[in-house]
Amino acid sequence: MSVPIVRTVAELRTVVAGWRRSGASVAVVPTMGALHEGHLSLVRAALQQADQVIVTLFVNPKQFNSAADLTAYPRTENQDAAKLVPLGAHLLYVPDAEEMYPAGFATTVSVAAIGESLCGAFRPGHFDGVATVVAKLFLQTGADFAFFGEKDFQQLQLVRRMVKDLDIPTTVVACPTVREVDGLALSSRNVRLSPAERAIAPKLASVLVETAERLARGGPLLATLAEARAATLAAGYREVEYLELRGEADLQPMTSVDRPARLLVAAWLGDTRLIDNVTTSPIGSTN
Ligand SMILES: Nc1ncnc2c1ncn2[C@@H]1O[C@H](COP(=O)(O)OP(=O)(O)OP(=O)(O)O)[C@@H](O)[C@H]1O
Ligand SMILES: CC(C)(CO)[C@@H](O)C(=O)[O-]
Ligand code: BAL
Repeated sequence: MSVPIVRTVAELRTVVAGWRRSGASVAVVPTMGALHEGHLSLVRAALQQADQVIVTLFVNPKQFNSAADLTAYPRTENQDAAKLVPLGAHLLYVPDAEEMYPAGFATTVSVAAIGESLCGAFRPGHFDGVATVVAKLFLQTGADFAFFGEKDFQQLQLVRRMVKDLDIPTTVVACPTVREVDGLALSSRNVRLSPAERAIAPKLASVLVETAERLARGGPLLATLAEARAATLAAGYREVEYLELRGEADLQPMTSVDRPARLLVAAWLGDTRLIDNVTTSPIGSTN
């Protein structure tokens, strides 16, 4: 058994048109491949929701702000296709860069505010690349539903904003972050960690969880965040790009924990940049 693969917009549209003729609903799960349990959880959720599920695999050059990062990104199409078979995904869409960005391609989708801070500030152009390719994937597939992981929380909120602003008729569905037993968020980039780095890596998640608990108990915001940064560095992380509390929906800065918020972090462990986030409860709430 294998999952059918299409590589062009024309082939994709033909398959989707056939599904539509029989009245089927369609979901898309955008990925850059190197599939792990995080991605597979999105595919399972999509299969619960829609009749037909398209997984996309495209390592999008426009969202990489570092040539070295793009070169090092894992490419494992055959293994990815094999992982989708037992799940029952219906189609794997694997365009190449020329198909996605033919000669003369000149359009950029840019989401202000949400796309400019946090990861956007440290990866110039990254979210323009994400928004542009996600808009294209939504238009190419015509999907009713699209599944994204909370691990990339800023990306999720950026896509939600874009869909709203551009009246794209695709419902964005968020899925919780899948973690290793020690708490490390699954990520394709985890394979780059040395054994020593892998042992340190889960500290990022545990610092976030402890910090969220302290803030929910009324800990002072700035001092608590400063201590969380210090704890991350003390664990062996080389640099903390940001560790911030932001409003859950708009990702705007918060001065106190008075509404639902996210604690978000990006930090370098050796040469690997890891991101993570957890939700925080307003002070005085019980969960
Ligand atoms: N641990 C996870 N739990 C849930 N969803 C995840 C997880 N990791 C990635 N995803 C989601 O899978 C989709 C595709 O992500 P992507 O292919 O970039 O994988 P990745 O593991 O995040 O890779 P990298 O971290 O190296 O960018 C995104 O919606 C992303 O949020
Ligand atoms: C959404 C996405 C597939 C767009 O290239 C990518 O940013 C990712 O894998 O999270
Ligand atoms: N998971 C987000 C894609 C990226 O890091 O480029």
